[in-house]
Amino acid sequence: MTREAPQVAGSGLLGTLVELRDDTVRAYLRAQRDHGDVVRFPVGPPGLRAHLYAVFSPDGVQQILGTRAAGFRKDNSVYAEIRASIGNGLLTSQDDEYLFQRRLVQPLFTRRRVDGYAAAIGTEAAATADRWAARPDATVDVASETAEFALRAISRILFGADLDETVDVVRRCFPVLGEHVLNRGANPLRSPRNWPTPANRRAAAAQRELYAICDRIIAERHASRTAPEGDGDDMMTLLVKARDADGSVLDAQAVRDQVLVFLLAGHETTATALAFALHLLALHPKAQERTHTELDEVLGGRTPAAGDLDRLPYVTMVLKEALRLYPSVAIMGRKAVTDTEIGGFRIPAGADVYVSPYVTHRHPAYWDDPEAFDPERFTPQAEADRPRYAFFPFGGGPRACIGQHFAMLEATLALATLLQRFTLTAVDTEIPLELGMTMRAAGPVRVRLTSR
Ligand code: HEM
Repeated sequence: MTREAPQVAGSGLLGTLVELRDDTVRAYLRAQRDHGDVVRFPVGPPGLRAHLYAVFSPDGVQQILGTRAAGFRKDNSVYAEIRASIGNGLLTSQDDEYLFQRRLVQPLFTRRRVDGYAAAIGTEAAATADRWAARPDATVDVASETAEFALRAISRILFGADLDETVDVVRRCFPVLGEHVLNRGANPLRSPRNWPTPANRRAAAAQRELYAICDRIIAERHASRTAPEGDGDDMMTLLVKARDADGSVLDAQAVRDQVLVFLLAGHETTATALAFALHLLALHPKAQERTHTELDEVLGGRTPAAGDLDRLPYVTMVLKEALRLYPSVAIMGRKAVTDTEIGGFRIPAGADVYVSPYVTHRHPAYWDDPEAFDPERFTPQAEADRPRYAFFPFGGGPRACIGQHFAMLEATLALATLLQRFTLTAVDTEIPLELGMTMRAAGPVRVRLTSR
């Protein structure tokens, strides 16, 4: 029998709007603890009130992202704002347009191709380590350091020789667009985008600057499209040369849409995972010692390469545990296409439905002592004993992250390079979080360095 999902109590005036706006993941955690795995949040004033649904059980998540994905679309207001800000690339497109894009983009993310990006990642990881070694006070903020590293790494891979110029533009323009997407996506009373409000004008200027630099580089790559594909091609060139079976290609705007999606989806997410892995190792000397031992035994002081990934199982376990506790994509939203049910609870057509790695990764039915850092949770045996969707930092089903191997390679190479050279001690122990486009540290995450 299908029942109404339990409703989270809110104020008569705005429902749970304020709680969700102030700290979404805390509100979700409380709701799971008090009401169970499918809950309903009343949002907005009476008369305009909507109900958001959140689903926390691995089985429910599997249905929404995986087995019944066609019934849960990327149709909510945040996706609409992302489309308006940076175009309709792989993260937001749907239906035939999505399938076409995915066919053309997938070859850029095969294991072989991604392993080919290792040299660019290694260059930036080594530069980061050198910068750290020159720090006079031997203390670094790993949040800002990893953000810089990940932005430079993805930009080097995307833009090749045009790296420095693009990094500067992205560093200035992306935060403006991100903030605009969030403010508008969460505001049901937003004004039209073409009204000349200060926020709209700032965002439009940032978009123009970002589009202009991408369009210029794309035009240059188009001019050299006839050159045979080489292993040294940057990702922009690969996108320009990509061809479907019937010969169709991505036009200039579609290439720009993908490039901007890779920047959006690919740098803050990886930076946060890496920052928290470093922070957690700094807090847990035994786990750090084990990481050092593995690195010394496997690498013996040489530069890590793509082929080392499978030989560094403990580093992988540490990264997964960091992604469990601090999943950079803390919530994902969909819209229910038809009246349906999850876990015996009714979900009406048109409802916004959310899943949250942050909450499911702490679900007491699947994780003992969920707040404790313990990489042993990710031995092959322990992983096999859990339902597939108890851990889903990269989403799942047909819209799973295309950059998963890319991100794990990047984080592993960086972690290995940095830990080969330094021992870390935590300076900041409690790290407040903020939920922007991704979940990240709200302030610095300082770590003291000792050279090894
Ligand atoms: C630790 C790092 C990363 C995390 C935690 C992460 C997480 C995710 C998640 C959860 C999704 C699914 C979103 C949804 O279903 O609503 C996703 C999709 C996506 N990610 Fe990642 N991601 C990471 C790194 C990357 C990188 C490095 C790239 C590219 C260079 C990338 C590109 C994408 C793209 C294009 C999609 C959309 C895929 C599709 O719908 O076909 N991500 N990511």
